[in-house]
Amino acid sequence: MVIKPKIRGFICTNAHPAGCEAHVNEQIAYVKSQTQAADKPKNVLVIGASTGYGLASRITAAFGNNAKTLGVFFEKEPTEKKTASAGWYNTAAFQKAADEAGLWSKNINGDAFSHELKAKAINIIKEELGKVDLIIYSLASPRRTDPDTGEVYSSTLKPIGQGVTTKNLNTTKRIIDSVSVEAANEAEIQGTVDVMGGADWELWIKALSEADVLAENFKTTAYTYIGKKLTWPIYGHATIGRAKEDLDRAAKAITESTSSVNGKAYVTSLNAVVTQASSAIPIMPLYISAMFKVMKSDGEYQGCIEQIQSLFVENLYNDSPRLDDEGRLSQNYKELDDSVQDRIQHIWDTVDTDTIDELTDYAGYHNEFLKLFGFGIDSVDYEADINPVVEINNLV
Ligand SMILES: NC(=O)c1ccc[n+]([C@@H]2O[C@H](COP(=O)([O-])OP(=O)(O)OC[C@H]3O[C@@H](n4cnc5c(N)ncnc54)[C@H](O)[C@@H]3O)[C@@H](O)[C@H]2O)c1
Repeated sequence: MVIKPKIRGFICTNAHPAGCEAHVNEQIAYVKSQTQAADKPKNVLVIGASTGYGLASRITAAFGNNAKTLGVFFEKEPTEKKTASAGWYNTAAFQKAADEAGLWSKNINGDAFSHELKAKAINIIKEELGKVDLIIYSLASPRRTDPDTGEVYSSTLKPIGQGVTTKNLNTTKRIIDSVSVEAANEAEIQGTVDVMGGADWELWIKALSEADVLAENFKTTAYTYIGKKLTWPIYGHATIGRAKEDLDRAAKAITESTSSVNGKAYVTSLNAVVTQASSAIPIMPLYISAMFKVMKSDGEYQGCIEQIQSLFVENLYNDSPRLDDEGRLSQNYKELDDSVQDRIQHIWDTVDTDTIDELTDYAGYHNEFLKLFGFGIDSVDYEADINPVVEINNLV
């Protein structure tokens, strides 16, 4: 089949296997070209390993540090008529490259929030790895089924307190308009905390601890976005921000509960990047397009793989990690610099539909968006007939 992007609103409903493979190989090549820390992870569990920051973490652990990686994700398989989701093809490509490099790697596709999937992962760790010394928690999901009660929690992207009307880059119409989002009610706030907060991260660590598969001095990190004034109304001070505060609580609780093996849990604050998760957040296309313009012109912008490569070297495996005021590992300090934020604010205040391309890097945003699904990559022939059915080796 010839595969062209099918974009519906902020999502692309198909993916290109060869494009996803090229995107993964690009990230592998980047990591291999970098200098790594002397201290390295050996056996790594990546929860949310197929796209975005989780995939970048898995690539960094495996191809930068020669670690064995067990990847957990929730992706759609291909059929003869329908492509798989991008994360499926990404994982197939990751595994192919790992096989070629002789790196141990296994994959589990299913609901990471369930007890069953945790038990499956633990069995593999026990049988084949012994213990894990790094656990990356990088899930982004709109829903979570409570594994004990069966209750389904939903997360929302809404402000807290009062509704917000804000400037917006409408990616469907390619215009600047405004978007209004009503304030969340208490149930919606709690639902978002239940999905995107620290509860499931704690359940994972508890299950791993009870199975005695946490190595002495293991580390674990979950990812957050700490923005400033521009993104506060719909992120930092909104439902998702409340959920992220719960990660800070969970990190402390995990560190305390695993003190017998000297475990250490961190929240890491990362750059705003184009991923399937962030493109669903109303203000992000405009914020990221303006931020790209500023940070790329300074030569300072880092995407997923650059952020995670630096996280390993500068923070996770460094004797003097860079911590923010709340004790989080800080990777997006350049984006948060006041002078950078002021320049983004200026673009935000002045841009209109006619000046989108002049004042922002929306073209760059859109290219990154297409790339998430394996489109818009120079080396790929998008006119070629390609089989959508690709298997993931070592899928257990
Ligand atoms: N994108 C950003 O700008 C940004 C910035 C800072 C922090 N973060 C944080 O990084 C983390 C990862 O976000 P991302 O943007 O890389 O997201 P993403 O959408 O690219 O990746 C989400 C991952 O979670 C997996 N997943 C979702 N539901 C699952 C389930 N039920 N079971 C198993 N796997 C499941 C997906 O398969 C995928 O591997 C999130 O905590 C997010 O808040 C993102």
